[in-house]
Amino acid sequence: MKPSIILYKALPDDLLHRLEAHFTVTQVPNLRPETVQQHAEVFANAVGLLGSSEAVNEALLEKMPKLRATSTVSVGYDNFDVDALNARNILLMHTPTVLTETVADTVMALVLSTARRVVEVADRVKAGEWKKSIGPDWFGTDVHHKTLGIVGMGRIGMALAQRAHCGFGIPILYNARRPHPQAEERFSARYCDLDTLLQESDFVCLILPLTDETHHLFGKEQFAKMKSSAIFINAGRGPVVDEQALIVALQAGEIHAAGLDVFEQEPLPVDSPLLTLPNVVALPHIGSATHETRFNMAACAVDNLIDALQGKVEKNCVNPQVLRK
Ligand SMILES: NC(=O)C1=CN([C@@H]2O[C@H](COP(=O)(O)OP(=O)(O)OC[C@H]3O[C@@H](n4cnc5c(N)ncnc54)[C@H](OP(=O)(O)O)[C@@H]3O)[C@@H](O)[C@H]2O)C=CC1
Ligand SMILES: O=CC(=O)O
Repeated sequence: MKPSIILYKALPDDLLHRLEAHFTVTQVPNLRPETVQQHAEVFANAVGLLGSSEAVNEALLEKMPKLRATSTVSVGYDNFDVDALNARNILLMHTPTVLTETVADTVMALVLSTARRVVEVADRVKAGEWKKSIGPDWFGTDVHHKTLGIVGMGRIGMALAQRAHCGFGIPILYNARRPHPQAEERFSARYCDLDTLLQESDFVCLILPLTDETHHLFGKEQFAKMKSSAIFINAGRGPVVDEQALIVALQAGEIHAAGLDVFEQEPLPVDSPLLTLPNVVALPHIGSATHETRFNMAACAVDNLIDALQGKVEKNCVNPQVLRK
């Protein structure tokens, strides 16, 4: 009999068949307690779990005593209680690299659309307001040769630096936990502390994971240190930013505009003040959302789960140390 796994995300047929060649697959809509209760026996016997955007925590793991590997269709893994997985020797696989370039494209789109007010003026054209040659009230600000501060110089930060520096002649400042010599060699990027980055950047781009250290890393104090002409971009995770403080900074004109792909609560509530601000471009967490990249992520997650359950964790594993225990 094939080992049993649980799938909590729809997959293209060919990827589903790839899984079914190895496992008995049970598909569920989510990992909520009522779903787990409804499929209690399958959860109790599953050795693998694949999906995205659902909490995988101690309460769930208690219902899955045979679980050996989890595979998320994402690079971020803040939905997972990694300590609880480690304590139970359960592998966590994720999908770095396959989405890097696409997410960097999205961040660049946010930079361009906020600076040049693309969404706002396009809406004005659609509303029939373009009745004569436009004046300064429709103008934006330049992107090329402005200073870009990147907070989080990992895979996506590097791909953003490449676009900005090589494509737009933009000087790069960056902050991370440690300097990245490659960014300095390839893009003349300058490592600086967060305060210096905030004070000197025309664009401040966050591409950080959500961790205990990064939660609300950006709040009132950080926005106050930015230039009043600065544009703030967040494409990492919503809770890295105190959203209420961001709203106040935008309303008070402490910063010029914001481009946001992620929010403290997703989907963004329809009554969020962010949606009333013309200088905010709000996207529905589309960083990696192209047909090609979402397929490649799903394929990577499928292969990751197959590999992990065969004990192969040369790449894409968050906690390979559990195999050595
Ligand atoms: N909007 C979207 O759709 C998407 C969002 N994401 C988000 O982007 C994040 C980054 O992805 P990726 O670039 O692949 O990840 P990486 O792990 O390659 O990069 C993370 C970067 O964040 C830095 N970092 C982590 N903690 C801190 C901290 N406390 N202070 C300063 N810097 C810190 C790391 O520093 P160091 O280099 O020093 O270790 C590293 O440079 C993901 O975790 C995910 O949350 C990812 C994909 C799509
Ligand atoms: O937010 C998306 C991810 O892959 O992480």
